[in-house]
Amino acid sequence: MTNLYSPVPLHREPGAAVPPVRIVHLGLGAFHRSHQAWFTAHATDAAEWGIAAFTGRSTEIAAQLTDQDGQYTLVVRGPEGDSFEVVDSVVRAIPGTDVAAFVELAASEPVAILTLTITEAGYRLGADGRLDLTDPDVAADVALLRRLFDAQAALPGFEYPRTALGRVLLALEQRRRTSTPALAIVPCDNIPDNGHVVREALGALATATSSTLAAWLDSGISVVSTSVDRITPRGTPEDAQLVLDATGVADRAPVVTEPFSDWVLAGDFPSGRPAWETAGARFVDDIAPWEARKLWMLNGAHTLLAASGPLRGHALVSEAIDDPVCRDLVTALWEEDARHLTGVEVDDYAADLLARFRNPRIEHRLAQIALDATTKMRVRIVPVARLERAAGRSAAGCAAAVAAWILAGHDAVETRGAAAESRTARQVADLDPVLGGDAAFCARVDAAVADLTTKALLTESETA
Ligand SMILES: NC(=O)c1ccc[n+]([C@@H]2O[C@H](COP(=O)([O-])OP(=O)(O)OC[C@H]3O[C@@H](n4cnc5c(N)ncnc54)[C@H](O)[C@@H]3O)[C@@H](O)[C@H]2O)c1
Ligand SMILES: O=P(O)(O)OC[C@@H](O)[C@@H](O)[C@H](O)[C@H](O)CO
Repeated sequence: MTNLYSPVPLHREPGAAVPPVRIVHLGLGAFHRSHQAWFTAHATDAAEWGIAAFTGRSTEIAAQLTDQDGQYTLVVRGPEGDSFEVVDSVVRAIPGTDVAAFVELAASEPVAILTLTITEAGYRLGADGRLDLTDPDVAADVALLRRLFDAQAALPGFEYPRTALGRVLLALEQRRRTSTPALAIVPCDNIPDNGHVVREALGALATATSSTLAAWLDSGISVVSTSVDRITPRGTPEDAQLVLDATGVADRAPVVTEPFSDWVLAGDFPSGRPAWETAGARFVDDIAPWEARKLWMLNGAHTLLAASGPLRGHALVSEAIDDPVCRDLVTALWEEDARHLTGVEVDDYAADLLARFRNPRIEHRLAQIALDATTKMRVRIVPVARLERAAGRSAAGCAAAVAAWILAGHDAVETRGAAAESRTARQVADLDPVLGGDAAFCARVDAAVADLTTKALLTESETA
């Protein structure tokens, strides 16, 4: 219904019960609001679980949501049309720069869960998947936290940690000092083995700063592994007008997402959790097959499309997947992925993925997905290529993905892999030394580079 003359402001009803803050979130972006906040709002015990969500640094989204009592409209965009719902599980929205508020809330006794969507880069991991202690911001945090912890200073002090995990460690030290019950930390970024990786990274940071805190982590936290899924592109300036036109509600911070959603979790929640399973989440003993299927097939295909799509003149996922050249690259990759996925269904998953990628009403920009491509290739394509080669097969699908990555200009061949022989071998070694030393695989990549170059040139002549 259109109501341009008297838009309805988005507020909670006066006197309405507001769920108590029992979850703190770091990384208040679009995905948190389409996924974890949505699952929490849809759980049968939603009334008991409010979220205090912190941005990384931005003050704008925190101010917009605060004006709306934390509420926002989720636009669920199917191929045929949109549906609209107001999500009300976020009860406080706070700028990440307010580290004092973060420590106070994250260390408070009612808070049982800390969720994170800080992007892959936000964890500051090195190429080996461990915390990069040589990263200047991590090193600065180590120095600061050591000073604060050594002096048993009041937390937080005048200076704040720069990194997300530095801030988390500050809150954990406060929980330790106040003997607050154990906290479940739930990373929700697309990182393989995210629970284990985050537990190791926090352990490394604690070891570098306070042996007492490092020892306490064993009993003070549980880190849960997750596989998270809901395609949520960056919002556009038109979204607010769309919501106003369709619902009559003046919402400055709506989020657009796809109908599909999935959340698989493995690990303990020592101080309780929402009944997320009543909203469709799945709790499993072994996250590995679920995570591999999602990261290799969905995110691997996205990484491949982000490299190959622009070569063929495409800007969106939906355009690229409708191009037979790009689609064949994706299906060849999926065939190789499928051979190494056991314990999870693959054929229906692939068919659903194709339909999700083809949703023409979701404007998922390849440029948004293309960031940090080298790191993503290492965890989404390289493991399958290695498994295929170890099984004596060509890994042609993975080789074509590597070729697209090379043609998209992501390699750093001048600075790495100098020992390898040919230019292609050096480029592949830049991605993975084992594959770089595999002459047959590199020959496959060479052939795929030639093939894709021809097809890219074809696109140029077609569009000239
Ligand atoms: N958008 C999706 O479809 C989707 C789906 C699955 C998983 N994810 C994961 O969620 C992440 C965020 O996606 P999004 O769509 O919300 O992106 P976004 O750009 O909307 O938000 C990113 C959020 O992360 C915060 N952030 C970034 N770097 C940080 C840092 N160093 N410390 C603290 N906070 C930091 C930002 O401030 C912002 O709040 C992705 O990187 C991905 O790992 C996203
Ligand atoms: O930056 P990435 O590659 O980890 O993620 C970009 C998209 O592929 C990703 O956000 C997907 O939309 C998401 O993982 C779907 O659940």
